Amino acid sequence: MTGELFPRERAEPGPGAVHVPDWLAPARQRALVEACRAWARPPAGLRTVHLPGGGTMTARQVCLGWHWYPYGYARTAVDGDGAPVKPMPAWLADLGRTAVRAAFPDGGTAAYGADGTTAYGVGGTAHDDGAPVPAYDIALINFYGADARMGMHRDSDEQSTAPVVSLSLGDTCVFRFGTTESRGRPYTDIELRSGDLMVFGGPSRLAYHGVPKVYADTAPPGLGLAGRLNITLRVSGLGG
Ligand SMILES: O=C(O)CCC(=O)C(=O)O
Ligand SMILES: [Fe+2]
Repeated sequence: MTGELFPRERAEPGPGAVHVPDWLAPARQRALVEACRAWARPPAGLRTVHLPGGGTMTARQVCLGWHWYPYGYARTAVDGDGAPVKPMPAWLADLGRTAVRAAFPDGGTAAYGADGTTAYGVGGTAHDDGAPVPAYDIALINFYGADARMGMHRDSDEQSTAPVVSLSLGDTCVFRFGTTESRGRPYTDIELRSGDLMVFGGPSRLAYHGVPKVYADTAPPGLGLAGRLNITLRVSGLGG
């Protein structure tokens, strides 16, 4: 965002949880929005998610790599049109790895699996410097209109303990980051703006989080997006 009096600071709302403001350059944001538009098209496109309790999620969603449904993963849109899930592009998996490195420049235990044993989780490949890096094989793309929200939840349907990578595009939102213990307080409210990166791994991998508020009409004018898009990258640990 322009006109900022002070640059927004990187923040750590929990151990192993990092907010990196303005991580994506405007051109990269535009390219991601375009990619999301293509992914949203059928087959296996944007859908409304119905919860087992009878409710519906107000953010609509499309998946890449593995299709998430409440509460598991499939290779087809089992709660949508039944079509095969779109593939996870290698460049998007790479962006996930790059994001983890940006969030944890020194590596360290915060970047490692919550169990402290598998660096970045299973499926990683050794990088140039020998550090294992995660193989991101899931993308969830959430679209939020002005009244959409996401309740407090944990990302717990994966077998891997690799960090979750979350990219924000479009309207600003309040991202609520809590503890692994409960949906309630204590929590930290963070403003996520277009281009921001949020990564949570290590002891915070299973922390409760949610989106209580989206601020309408706050997207950067040049982005060409009304509403908010969130791209969440995860490592399934489910194997081929
Ligand atoms: O929209 C966001 O920032 C969070 C999305 C999320 O938590 C999820 O998809 O599991
Ligand atoms: Fe989540």
